[in-house]
Amino acid sequence: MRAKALTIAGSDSGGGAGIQADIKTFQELGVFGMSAITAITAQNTLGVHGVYPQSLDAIESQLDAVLSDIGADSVKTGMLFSAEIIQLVAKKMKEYSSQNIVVDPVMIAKGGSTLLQEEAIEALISDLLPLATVITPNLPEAKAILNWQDEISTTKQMEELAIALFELGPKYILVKGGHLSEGPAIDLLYDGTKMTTFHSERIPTKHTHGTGCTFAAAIAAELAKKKSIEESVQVAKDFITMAITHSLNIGKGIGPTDHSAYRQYQ
Ligand SMILES: Nc1ncnc2c1ncn2[C@@H]1O[C@H](COP(=O)(O)OP(=O)(O)OP(=O)(O)O)[C@@H](O)[C@H]1O
Ligand SMILES: Cc1ncc(COP(=O)(O)O)c(N)n1
Repeated sequence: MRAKALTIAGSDSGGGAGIQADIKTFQELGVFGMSAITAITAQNTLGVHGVYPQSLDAIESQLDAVLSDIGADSVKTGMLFSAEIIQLVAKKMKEYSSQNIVVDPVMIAKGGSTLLQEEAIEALISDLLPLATVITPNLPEAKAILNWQDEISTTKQMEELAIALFELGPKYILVKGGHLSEGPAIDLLYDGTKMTTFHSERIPTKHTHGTGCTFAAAIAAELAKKKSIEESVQVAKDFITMAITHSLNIGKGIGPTDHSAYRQYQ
């Protein structure tokens, strides 16, 4: 039977991040993709021009429709915007005993717009992180969750972040090093005892819109196919590296990655 994955995230009208990135990634990896839209954003390569959160009723109704009938082998969360939406999503994950939950704690878009209200971080920590199979923070998100102020510039410091995040309840922590200022693009997976490192060359491009969404969606796709967490992260790393290598210079600002590159060029 075809594996099925659900994304609970914001819509990016520009097509590079959010729900659109997730569905394209699911499709490329051979997984049936479904969505529950938490917010509509008016967005392009120049930035976020409007944010329109959906009502709790609209979000609940989408989740009930999908989960009561079709079901999902994995669930990926992205832009959740408010504490109320986080609480609703956590309640529904419990109600439907959802498995393989990938939480990408999206907070701020590359252009600086708020995708998660600051006061919602507490709800993320108390309600959603304990349900997560894996969380995929970038360095600013990891620091915001832990309320750490220090500059992170080494893999040793990334390990410290992973160990502290593990205490909040997720089964696995994946700290992404895309925001380190130089050196290879290193991500660290921590399972409570072992650190596994995933490396790639740092690709010199500004067109990285939606990299975090795409990476987390690829992990969710592979988990839906019953791959182990290590295998899933390795496929996701190869997928995002190919997508960034062939990223698209479209629009006037930060372009998206090419979700079809992994299939076309590997
Ligand atoms: N220039 C790059 N070259 C190669 N890999 C990169 C580059 N930038 C990011 N990555 C990789 O892309 C993945 C996503 O990481 P990143 O830190 O960019 O996520 P993010 O900041 O959450 O993304 P987003 O900006 O979409 O929210 C990670 O595997 C990271 O190592
Ligand atoms: C709806 C939505 N979700 C997530 C992101 C983060 O992606 P990025 O940091 O690359 O802008 C985004 N811009 N829009």
